[in-house]
Amino acid sequence: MNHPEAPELMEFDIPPLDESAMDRARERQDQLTKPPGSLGRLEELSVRIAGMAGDPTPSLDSPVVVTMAADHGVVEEGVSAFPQSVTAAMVENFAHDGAGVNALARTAGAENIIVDIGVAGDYDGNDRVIRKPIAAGTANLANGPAMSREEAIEAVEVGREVVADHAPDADVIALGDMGIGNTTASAAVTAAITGADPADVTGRGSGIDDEGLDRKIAVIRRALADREVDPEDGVDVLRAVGGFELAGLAGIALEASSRRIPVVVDGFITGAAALSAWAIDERVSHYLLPSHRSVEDGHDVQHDALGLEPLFDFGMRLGEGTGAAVAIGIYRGACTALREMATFEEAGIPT
Ligand SMILES: Cc1cc2ncn([C@H]3O[C@H](COP(=O)(O)O)[C@@H](O)[C@H]3O)c2cc1C
Ligand SMILES: O=C(O)c1cccnc1
Repeated sequence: MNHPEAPELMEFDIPPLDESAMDRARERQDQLTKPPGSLGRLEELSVRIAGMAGDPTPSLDSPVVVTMAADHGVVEEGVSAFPQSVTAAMVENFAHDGAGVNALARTAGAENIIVDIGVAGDYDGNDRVIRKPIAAGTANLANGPAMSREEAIEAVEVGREVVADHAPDADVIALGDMGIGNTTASAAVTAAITGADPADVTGRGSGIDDEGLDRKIAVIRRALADREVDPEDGVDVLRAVGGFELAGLAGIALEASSRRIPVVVDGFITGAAALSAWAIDERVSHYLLPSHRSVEDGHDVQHDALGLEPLFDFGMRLGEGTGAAVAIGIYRGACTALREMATFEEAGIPT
């Protein structure tokens, strides 16, 4: 669908993977002091990162986890197990390094950037929080579009700015989210883009009961039936049923890809952001790396659409960037082995 009158997003210039860096990384893997292929998937992952970075021996020394927070008008419908005020309270917790993502980003040696892109409640936040709110939460997507097309574009642009201004030297960026109600928006986005039935991609989020789950599915069905949504226009999907943090995270993925920075997707919510980015510019998929397999229904559907295979299945369902932070250690290990292991020749080991 065309939007001749509608504002347009600036284009992203996303390069293809560097095939020559990948060939050289593959050749080196076969010379390292191990039976060829014996590091299994770590080898293939290191080669892929070489192609993203355009460097046959990439390092992941400057990882960044970006946790974007925003509120969702749809919480009025009783679709979350927790009240909206938890979003602002968790932003305060992030600012004091007390949340799951803070601990796991620290463990990964990653900087953890916190962005308020539309939190409704008050918090103190100190200097840790980058404040770029589009509005005090989205509109209730049960009753109409979550946001205007202008707001969706503005939110994607915030993601672009966060990379340009706060993480230009990152060599890997992990996506993280916070926003009570955002599994409802994420399920709606996933159903809209993949064409899946809402019942197949909607889960319990932070722990809603059976009745709440039925309500959640009904809200998503109604929203998608009421609204004309163009599944091939990621901005339109975000406008209709998205969230500010989903749009901002899509912008981060697109901008990072333009800079050859690998992007680690976290759980179901950042999965919806990655799908939105893909529906804006499918070339982003070259730069996406999976982390865990979320408990949330619909994560598999996202992974299948994006051609990703999760690294681990730990029963995680938190979000914030926690799974992606854990995955950074695995990706760094893959790159360090490629770069720092001795070759057979160097070690004088006969083959
Ligand atoms: C204390 C707390 C911390 C969280 N950190 C992430 N989430 C996760 O749960 C929320 C989505 O679930 P729903 O759609 O059911 O509201 C998001 O904020 C997500 O990041 C949290 C949720 C809670 C309650
Ligand atoms: O997979 C996730 O990201 C997730 C699942 C449930 C609640 N919050 C986040």
